[in-house]
Amino acid sequence: MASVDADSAMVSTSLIVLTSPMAPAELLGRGKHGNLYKVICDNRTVLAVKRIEDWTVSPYEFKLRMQRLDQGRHPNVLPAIAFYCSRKEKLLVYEYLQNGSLFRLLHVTHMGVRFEWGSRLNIAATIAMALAFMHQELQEDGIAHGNLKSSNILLSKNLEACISENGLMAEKENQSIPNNITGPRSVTNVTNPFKADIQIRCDTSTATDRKAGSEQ
Ligand SMILES: Nc1ncnc2c1ncn2[C@@H]1O[C@H](COP(=O)(O)OP(=O)(O)OP(=O)(O)O)[C@@H](O)[C@H]1O
Repeated sequence: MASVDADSAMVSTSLIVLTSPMAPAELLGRGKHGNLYKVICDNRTVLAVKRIEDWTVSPYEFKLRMQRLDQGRHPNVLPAIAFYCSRKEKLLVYEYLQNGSLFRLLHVTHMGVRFEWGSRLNIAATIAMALAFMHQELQEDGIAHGNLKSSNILLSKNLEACISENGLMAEKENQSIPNNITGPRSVTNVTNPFKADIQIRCDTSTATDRKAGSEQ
């Protein structure tokens, strides 16, 4: 993973391009950890760049965490390609995956094409295995995903499910899950960050989905 560390003046050309005001950027969303932009570099490389907000971790700790995350790779976990870190700014760069997310599959109709239950179960099994692997790899560091939800499960070029934004939640946030989480089946007062990953909001159980399931 390439890094640009403002303090030690390590420089990566691609990130200079990326952070320059000349690179066209489209706002994709305002998420829990900051804004996500689609950035096109050199008219061909398409990237997703997270501009992290409100994470008071030091640049040194941030860099350590990114390096640690980079060591525990799994084919169904989207790795960061690069990161930039200074006292004022933290950026994370991912490949832009153009096939959308599990959220879209579940909630946006695709010209009447149904999202079959077999495919849903395949995705659930893939994500469970990837998550179990990541938990094992990063257990000693206490790094969990911490924000697993259907918009953070993307579809790769081969339409394989891929967990994105792994490990972006600060430990403090990880350790206590508020009681007011929306959606069914949330576990409250979680003290273990790894348990927090398992309390995925079950947005697969919408009324429409239940109806579709009962038809099979
Ligand atoms: N690497 C990526 N490639 C393509 N689309 C992405 C990528 N990462 C995220 N997205 C999509 O971009 C949109 C905005 O993402 P963002 O992370 O800002 O929102 P979020 O997932 O709702 O919030 P958060 O994860 O910060 O709580 C979502 O629809 C998400 O599925």
